[in-house]
Amino acid sequence: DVLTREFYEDERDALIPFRDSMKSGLNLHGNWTGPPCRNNLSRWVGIACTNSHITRLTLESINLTGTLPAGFLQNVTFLSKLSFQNNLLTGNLPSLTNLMYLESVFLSGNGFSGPIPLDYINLPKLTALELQDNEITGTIPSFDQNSLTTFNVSYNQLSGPIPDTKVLERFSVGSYDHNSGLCGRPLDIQCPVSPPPDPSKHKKKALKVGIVVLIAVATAIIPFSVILLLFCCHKKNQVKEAKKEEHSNEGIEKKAGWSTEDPGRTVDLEFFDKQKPVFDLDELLRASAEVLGKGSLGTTYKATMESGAIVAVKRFKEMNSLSKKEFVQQMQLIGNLKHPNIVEMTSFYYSKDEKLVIHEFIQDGSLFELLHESRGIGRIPLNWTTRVEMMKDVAKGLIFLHESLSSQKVPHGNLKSTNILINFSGETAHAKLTDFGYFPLLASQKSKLAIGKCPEIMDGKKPTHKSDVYCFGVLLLEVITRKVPGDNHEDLSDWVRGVVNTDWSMDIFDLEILAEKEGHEEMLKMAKLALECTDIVPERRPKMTQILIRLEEIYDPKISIEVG
Ligand SMILES: Nc1ncnc2c1ncn2[C@@H]1O[C@H](COP(=O)(O)OP(=O)(O)OP(=O)(O)O)[C@@H](O)[C@H]1O
Repeated sequence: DVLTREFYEDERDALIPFRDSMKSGLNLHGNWTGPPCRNNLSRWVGIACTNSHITRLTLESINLTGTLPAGFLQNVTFLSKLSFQNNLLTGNLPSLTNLMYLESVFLSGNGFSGPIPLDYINLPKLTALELQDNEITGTIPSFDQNSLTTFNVSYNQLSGPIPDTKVLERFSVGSYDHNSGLCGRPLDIQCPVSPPPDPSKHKKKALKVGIVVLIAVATAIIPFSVILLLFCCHKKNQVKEAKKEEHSNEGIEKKAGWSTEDPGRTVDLEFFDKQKPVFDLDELLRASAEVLGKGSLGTTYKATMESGAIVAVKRFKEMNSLSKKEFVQQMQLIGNLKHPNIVEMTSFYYSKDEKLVIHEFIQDGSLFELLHESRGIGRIPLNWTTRVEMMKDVAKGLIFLHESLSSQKVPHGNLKSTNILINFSGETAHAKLTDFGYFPLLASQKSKLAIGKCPEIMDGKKPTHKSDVYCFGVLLLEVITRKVPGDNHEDLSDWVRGVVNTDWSMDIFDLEILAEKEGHEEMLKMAKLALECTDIVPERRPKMTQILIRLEEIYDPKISIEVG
């Protein structure tokens, strides 16, 4: 009817300037076509609908780059969740006026600058606001929505007193620390006794405080390490530069500059294979670094050393309260796991402010990149055989983690396509798992970082073998449909179930594999297996060993060759 049509058109039209002005790892332009919502299902990636209205917009960790078009959300009236976390967005934070149903706003891990818009304090239903790890300046507005239970503005450049509203008092130091000039409770920084009335004087005072802090910091550390000083002053800039460099694809080389606060170099990298350390900490510090991507746990860099050796360095964020013992124990457990389908951890580094993990560098990128990026000319098509073989490798890696004694039966806990890395030798692709076993580190310091997205984990439970199986099912779906799972993995499996229940057809499969003459029967079997893995009841999901047998039954290259 006319009314519904108008609503949907308003919402769609509001998002078109956004679609057309942003760059990302996803092909938004190709995907966001037609109506965004139909029968409560969304055909647009990153969008969820209720009653034919857009209610969630979630585009996380997809290298979304650009400045948000002004007022682009104004007509998305029924929005309840907005998440652009862990992207490369710059410019001002979006205006959120009129969004009366908005509950969660996750914009952390970008390069947003400018102040927090005042309209945020008028969002009547706001329960979660996460703005940490940006370049936001100005003061914190006086939030007083009682509904607010999650709030984080740490790692920005905010200044001035933290307003002492009942609501903002609820949050601890972690919500506010690592800002250039914030003061007041709960931070351990007292505000000047009477705030100066004249804004220009205020500026001078802030400057003075800044200079004092700078001198104090500089005097304390100059004798120790020039690298640390550079790191303190330029950390943000480096990340920003690296982000820019990554996306302009020019001049990506720069010094790594990880901080090591060990003046006498008494601590060095811990190597697993002590027989053949190929570089030392000094060499790693001198390496040039290129950002490979930002994840929920930190940023990963490709580091090229003067010797020409290349490694992948993962630099953890928000782990400052983690003790050396906990970190070292877990790294030793993970790092000693060796298997052809596991990315090898070569060494790690711990200091109070810096935690690094160094892995072998896997040159052909992640499964995510192979499936969803470098589309068009230059995209390597992934044929059916390659896809099944890669999933068998993933299953073998998981079986090793779940079953072998040496692994002490570690659940992966963070299984997704960016954590599956691929090496091609000729036509054959080998898949390896990475980024597993970090959950205990997060749990021990009650980190709010969420990894793993199966339903139990989203409910706050620990990852298990069964939650890995769920994620494996989502991966199977991703591989056969070449669609990106949404913010909530259920979205994709619900969607596939929807297709199965109504008009079971080949529609769901990626055209690239459908175009192959053989294998359609196998694709259907694979979809069925994926549905079993994503069963909502964990006990009903198959074990990884059974899954591998099923995959081998579904596709045996020798038999296929004979038949073909
Ligand atoms: N050893 C490696 N060799 C090559 N590329 C890697 C390596 N490790 C990670 N990457 C790539 O670096 C990028 C960022 O990885 P990172 O682990 O920081 O984030 P993520 O996997 O997106 O999220 P999460 O932190 O939740 O695991 C990913 O695209 C990943 O494929």
